Amino acid sequence: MNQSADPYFALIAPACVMLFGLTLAGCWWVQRRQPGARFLLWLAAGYVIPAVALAAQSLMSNAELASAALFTGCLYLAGCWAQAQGMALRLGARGVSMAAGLLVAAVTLGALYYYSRVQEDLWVRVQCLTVGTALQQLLVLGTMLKAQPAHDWLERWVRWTYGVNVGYALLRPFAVWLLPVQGVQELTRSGYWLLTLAVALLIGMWFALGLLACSVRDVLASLREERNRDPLTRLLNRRAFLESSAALLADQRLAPWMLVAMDIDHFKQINDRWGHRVGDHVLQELALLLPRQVRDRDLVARYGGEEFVLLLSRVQLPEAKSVVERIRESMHDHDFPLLPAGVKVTASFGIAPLAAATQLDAALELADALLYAAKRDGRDCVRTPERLEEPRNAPALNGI
Ligand SMILES: Nc1nc2c(ncn2[C@@H]2O[C@H](COP(=O)(O)OP(=O)(O)OP(=O)(O)O)[C@@H](O)[C@H]2O)c(=O)[nH]1
Repeated sequence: MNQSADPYFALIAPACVMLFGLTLAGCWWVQRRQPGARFLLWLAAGYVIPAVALAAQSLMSNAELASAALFTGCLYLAGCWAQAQGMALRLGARGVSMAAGLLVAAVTLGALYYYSRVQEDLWVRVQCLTVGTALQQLLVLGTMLKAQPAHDWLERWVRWTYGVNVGYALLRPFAVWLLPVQGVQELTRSGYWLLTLAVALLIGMWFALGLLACSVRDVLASLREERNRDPLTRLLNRRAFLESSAALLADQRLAPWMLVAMDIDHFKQINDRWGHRVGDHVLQELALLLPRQVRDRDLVARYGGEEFVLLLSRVQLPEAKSVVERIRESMHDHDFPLLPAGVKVTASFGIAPLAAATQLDAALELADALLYAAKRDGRDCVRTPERLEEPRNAPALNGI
């Protein structure tokens, strides 16, 4: 309410609320291609829309507040519904009930109409609007109760603050009712009233801060993910493989390690014969198949076009060889849905041992050399430094 001597001073609070909203909108813009980022837009609307109403009200006289009550009421109710919708989407639900939101809005706007046009009473209007907006926010309660437990303290912070925000909005009318003041003029000038208002704003800001912290964390995580993952297969890319292997190779408890280089045989023929889309599909199928054949801590990466590398921890050469044989056999057994029945995709492998991070480059070179030895020896086979595998002549591409 505009009780300030300087009306522009009263714009500080709406400006802060607007800033939070715009920052959330900025977070949405950065993450807009990520699935499920839409909740940020709803939460941004949950701040921007009420900020407009708060700014308008901050500059109005009591008479103007009455004539604009329905308009500002609509903005607050829509903003709080948007906040509940954003929270619901954030928790993985499909959203909150539009019908329930409209019902709460209709009842609240009806009361606002009555107490602004029929029997003018600013005091009752404020209380009705506070309860109406709290009820809008409460629409997400069911989703919150059913949601998975929060996985970190930031998530807990956001959920708890949202709950406190709604709880306080429901309690505030009762707290204000207990005031021993007569008339709205006296009330809105009292320190107690300003305190209840300031606490509401602080809780709202606290919640927004938690949301922003979560959003920044999510943006950083998705940027890291984008930087580290091959977009087609979602496996680690070459850069992430080198970074992750440096971390893994620093832990001597995981020694010894085996580096496996793998290259699909005659992949060009797959592209040439059935098109790039089928070639991509083969790469994606292999990206699902490979991690299933190794342990969780082992690394699997797409190193180049049709070349993959694996870093196996705590294995000796014979065990590594049986893991790779298992991969080779699983490829034989695998039916690629987009390839004609009976067409098999094979690959050639080179395995190089390594005992420390400093040997990574040399191991990559050795594994690559062994892989090309396997190609020369007829493909669809595994080569190790001891040449455990005898040469054999595999067909160009089984079934073609
Ligand atoms: N579909 C698809 N093809 C790719 C991708 N990256 C690389 N390729 C293709 O992979 C093929 C690799 O061909 P080559 O290097 O001749 O190897 P190859 O046909 O597998 O033959 P060998 O390795 O000797 O068995 C090329 O035709 C590339 O265009 C990709 O992301 N998707």
